[in-house]
Amino acid sequence: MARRPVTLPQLQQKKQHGDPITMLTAWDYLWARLLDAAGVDVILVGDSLGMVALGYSTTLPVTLEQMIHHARAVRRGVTASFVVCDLPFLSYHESPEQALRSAGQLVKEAEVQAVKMEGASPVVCAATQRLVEAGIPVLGHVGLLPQRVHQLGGLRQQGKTEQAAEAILADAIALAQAGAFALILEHIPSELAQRITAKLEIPTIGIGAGPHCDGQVLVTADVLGLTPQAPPFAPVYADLGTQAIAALQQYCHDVRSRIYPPPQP
Ligand SMILES: Nc1nc(=O)c2c([nH]1)NC[C@@H]1CN(c3ccc(C(=O)N[C@@H](CCC(=O)O)C(=O)O)cc3)CN21
Ligand SMILES: CC(C)C(=O)C(=O)O
Ligand SMILES: [Mg+2]
Repeated sequence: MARRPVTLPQLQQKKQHGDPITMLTAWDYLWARLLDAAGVDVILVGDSLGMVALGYSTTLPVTLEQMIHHARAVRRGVTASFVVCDLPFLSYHESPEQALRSAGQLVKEAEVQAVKMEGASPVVCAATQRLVEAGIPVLGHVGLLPQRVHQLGGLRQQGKTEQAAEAILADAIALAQAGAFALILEHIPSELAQRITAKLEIPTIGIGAGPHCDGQVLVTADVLGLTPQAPPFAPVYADLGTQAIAALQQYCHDVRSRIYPPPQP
């Protein structure tokens, strides 16, 4: 039977019911269809597609136009999952108005249901408020912020000192107050994720943030063994990379030895 579309209130109720939210990334029609068929609650068109699908070494080169192109493809493959799209680097940092224009393009042209911005700087909090005012749900994101990789000097775990942990907790509270409907907690100690999750009424969705979050997100290509440099916290549920290479080698062998194609009937 066809799954009913997942709605934002349903996602938020999952926290009250102690029912974990499932979230994975997709970057095109093919992967969106697979995730939707698997019953994933939320599909994130993450700017990690810059690294996973486009081969950049960071998420920084990804443009709003590229995100729109990928989000449109994802949307065509989804029947029930809730679709969220990352706003890419510098598409929301200038002002709340710029954020509204960028998010508005994603909602109008790609029909995504919500957008995500990294961090809780004054402009991001103001942008969150502005978008929510306009009716665009915002997913916040604290902890490791890959769009700040050069400032951070790498993609290491954040919030390890008490001072750094307090700052991330304050960021989380600020985004909740600004109206974010949920928060991504990326690569932070599990005790900190537990504190944030207990403190907030909105759901937390962890990636490398331990078991106490209200949901979990991972990059699909990592989970399926398709990425050369997956983060240390990503489990491999199936080694599809190895299987795909073996199948493709078999095809090449069959063509070269004239096993494929067989004679026509
Ligand atoms: N394929 C993929 N999976 C992801 O989960 C992911 C992306 N790409 N791109 C965007 C961000 C970046 N993420 C990452 C990527 C690598 C590490 C990682 O390897 N961390 C190491 C240290 C690396 C360093 O020092 O620079 C660690 O031990 O924490 C962590 C998070 C999570 N996100
Ligand atoms: C890792 C997740 C949260 C993300 O932002 C992305 O895939 O871009
Ligand atoms: Mg991202």
